Amino acid sequence: MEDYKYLFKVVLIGNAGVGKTCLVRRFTQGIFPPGQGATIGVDFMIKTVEIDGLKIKLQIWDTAGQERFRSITQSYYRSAHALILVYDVSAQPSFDCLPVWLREVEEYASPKVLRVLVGNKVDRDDREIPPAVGEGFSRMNNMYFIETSAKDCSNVDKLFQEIARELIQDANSNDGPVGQQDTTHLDGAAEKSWSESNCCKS
Ligand SMILES: Nc1nc2c(ncn2[C@@H]2O[C@H](COP(=O)(O)OP(=O)(O)OP(=O)(O)O)[C@@H](O)[C@H]2O)c(=O)[nH]1
Repeated sequence: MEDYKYLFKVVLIGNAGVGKTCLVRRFTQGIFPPGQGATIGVDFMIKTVEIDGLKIKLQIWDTAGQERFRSITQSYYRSAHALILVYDVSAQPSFDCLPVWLREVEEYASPKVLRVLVGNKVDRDDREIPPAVGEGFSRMNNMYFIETSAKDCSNVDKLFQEIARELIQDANSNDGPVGQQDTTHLDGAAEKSWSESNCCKS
């Protein structure tokens, strides 16, 4: 039997092309994949991380951003322990769509799900969304916030490790069976940010 203390399900959502697949591949395989197509429906990958000596298995679901897959992808929200809502810091429309995504989260996810806002592609020099704007949105909506680059690796490990850390805390406070814990939305989440730069090790 595989040796791990917790299994958590993490689901990435957000507009097509914001870099969800690249974030997952960077984290799970340590690569920035060259020119691959849009995700069809959903895809998933597993990675085990170690937090304070505990082995945590993350089951990471990468969903298609395209509208036509929405009914398939929504069905994956319900059982998520954490939802990562990704936008592209160089694409204003991907930021403008965040309220629409949040309405879907309200409708289909557990009210206790850990919600994380990610501004991806910070390596680009044509940024349109300043960090403070992303942070402000996350605060208003009681989400964690971090900016990443799947390309140059910034904050990718940190994103998933912080999620694992929060979910462990939450599972411990709920005292549920391994892998089945409900996540509670943490008090004070709005004030928290993981955005200090910290490059992942590949
Ligand atoms: N500069 C830069 N480009 C990125 C980054 N992450 C992804 N990209 C590029 O953005 C494009 C889309 O990336 P994907 O990971 O396929 O985007 P997605 O959100 O999974 O898209 P869908 O599967 O259609 O929902 C690709 O051309 C990537 O090379 C990043 O951090 N920096």
